Amino acid sequence: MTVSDSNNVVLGLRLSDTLIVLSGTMLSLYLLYLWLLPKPIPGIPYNKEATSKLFGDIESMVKYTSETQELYQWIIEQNIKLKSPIIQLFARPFRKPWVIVTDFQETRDVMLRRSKEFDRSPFWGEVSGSIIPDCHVHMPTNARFKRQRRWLQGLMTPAFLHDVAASHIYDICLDLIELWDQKSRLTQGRPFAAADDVTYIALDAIWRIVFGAESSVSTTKNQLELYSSIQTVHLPEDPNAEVILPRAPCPPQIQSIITLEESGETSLKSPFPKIAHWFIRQTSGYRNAYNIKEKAISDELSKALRRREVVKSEKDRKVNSAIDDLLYRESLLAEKEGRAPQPLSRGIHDEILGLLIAAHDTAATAIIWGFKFLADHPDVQNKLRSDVRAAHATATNQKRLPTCQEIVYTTVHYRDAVIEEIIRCSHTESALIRTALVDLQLLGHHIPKGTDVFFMGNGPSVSYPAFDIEDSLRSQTYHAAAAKENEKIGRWDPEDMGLFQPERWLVTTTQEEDGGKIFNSTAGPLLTFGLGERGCYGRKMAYVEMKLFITLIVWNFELQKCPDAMSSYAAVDKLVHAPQYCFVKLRKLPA
Ligand code: HEM
Repeated sequence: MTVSDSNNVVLGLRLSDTLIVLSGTMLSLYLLYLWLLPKPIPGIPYNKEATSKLFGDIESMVKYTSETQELYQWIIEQNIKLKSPIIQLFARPFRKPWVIVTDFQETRDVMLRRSKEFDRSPFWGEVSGSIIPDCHVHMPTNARFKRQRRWLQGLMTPAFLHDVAASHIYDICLDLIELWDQKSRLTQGRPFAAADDVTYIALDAIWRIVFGAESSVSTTKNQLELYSSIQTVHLPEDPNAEVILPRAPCPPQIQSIITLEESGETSLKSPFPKIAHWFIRQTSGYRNAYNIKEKAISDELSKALRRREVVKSEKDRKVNSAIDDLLYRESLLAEKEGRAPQPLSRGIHDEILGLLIAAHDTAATAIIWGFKFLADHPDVQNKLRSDVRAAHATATNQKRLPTCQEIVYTTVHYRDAVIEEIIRCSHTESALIRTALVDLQLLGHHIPKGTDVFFMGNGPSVSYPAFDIEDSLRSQTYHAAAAKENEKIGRWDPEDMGLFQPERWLVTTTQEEDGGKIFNSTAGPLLTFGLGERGCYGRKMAYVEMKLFITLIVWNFELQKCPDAMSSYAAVDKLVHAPQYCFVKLRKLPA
């Protein structure tokens, strides 16, 4: 063999080696690609085209959410498109699919009876957990969760709700009335944007409930000062055009809470929520808000501790705020556990912030939706006003507002029905997300351990006609309960379930004093607060707040229909499902 022959052999070997390495690499990359492609759970419907894309359904999801700002509507539209109450979506790259369930009966069964198989999903923890890492809302239902919940134990008692929380909310609501009096004067009955007013008012309210009246920081008071110094504003020629009013600066503590909440919106819509939130946390705006919030809560804890020190015994103590009650509960817990109280722990700090966040955006959003529904349904608004005025006859005759206690302790069935219908139609919270703790069966399908299941409160069976589901596909717990349950939840009429119609919550009674109709909370499906042990902890407070706001606003103002361009029901999904358009056009009513 000559030198050139042997060179050729070497070259040949090198070439074939390179080819082998190349084809090996290509094959490995192809196998990796196949391995990374979305893997459907057998038997559960899905969008077929999504399984041939590395990013699954993400492209379609991102396109929809960037066009509309709505995520949850896209989700339930997939169930409707695939014609199934249970589907799967590939919305997180290289991870298990999300399973989506749109059926009230199944959701109720899981939330109330299958807590050994399902628990709080890490989903919200990934979206916004770094804002309140030590708050119970993200925790699985374990001993730590139960222990932290004890700190909040007193806040949903009738004593706290009716005597403490209600009176704070009432006072803050009077601020809103004053603010809207001023705005009506300046706008001369033309429409103006109202979302910020309600958002800040709700934050003022929960701030005062949590920290007490003497720690109140009010955005609304700043607004009032500003407007009382202004005689006129520019009114557009078109009487239907929005009047733009100036805004007073927001106190930094309040703004810090809003900035922290808003950071969750970006990560919610990102396929990589943890990474997205990490980037937000590096911004100076976020860091600044975080530091202001840290100082504000620490200062309030120190004040509350000083208040505790001056009182000699627990029986002399008067609870005027959530923070006082929380510290009292911590002292009880410490005594039970044989340790010194730790009032400045990260857990207590995060529970306080958790309360501010959980209570504020949700209640504000439901109230804003409520004002929209009432403006667009004058018949409902008129009946509500006349029932409320009749129920508070003494206040009506004396030409004064009903007092806080009068509102809280008077049952007005139609008002309860209106509030429940606002909550149902608002979809303020649309998804109850649980993780499968074990391999399990759901609606006849195998769900692997670790799968996130979204139980939707805005879709079929709540707002759209329910899918037909064979009883045999339902769980043993469902059948066992169905056999015993004497209190059944009704079903909505598919013909009108998409409409805002408070009458659906009323049933006929023989009691004449109730006008022949009483409120029935089991008239039909509602999932906006969730259900069961991990359902909304603040539901009772939310009702108190809605009752006070709705009563006082319809007592004082007629909410008139806004021009069509301002009345759209388009929404934006952030930590809540909020309206994109929120304007009011007011007519002041005589007392
Ligand atoms: C209209 C107003 C409100 C709505 C629609 C609402 C809705 C919800 C929903 C859907 C959940 C999750 C339920 C689940 O996953 O099953 C939740 C949880 C929670 N809510 Fe509300 N909420 C409202 C007002 C409030 C208020 C006023 C407070 C506090 C005072 C509050 C405190 C909480 C807490 C602490 C949790 C976490 C419960 C847990 O993890 O076990 N919420 N809320």
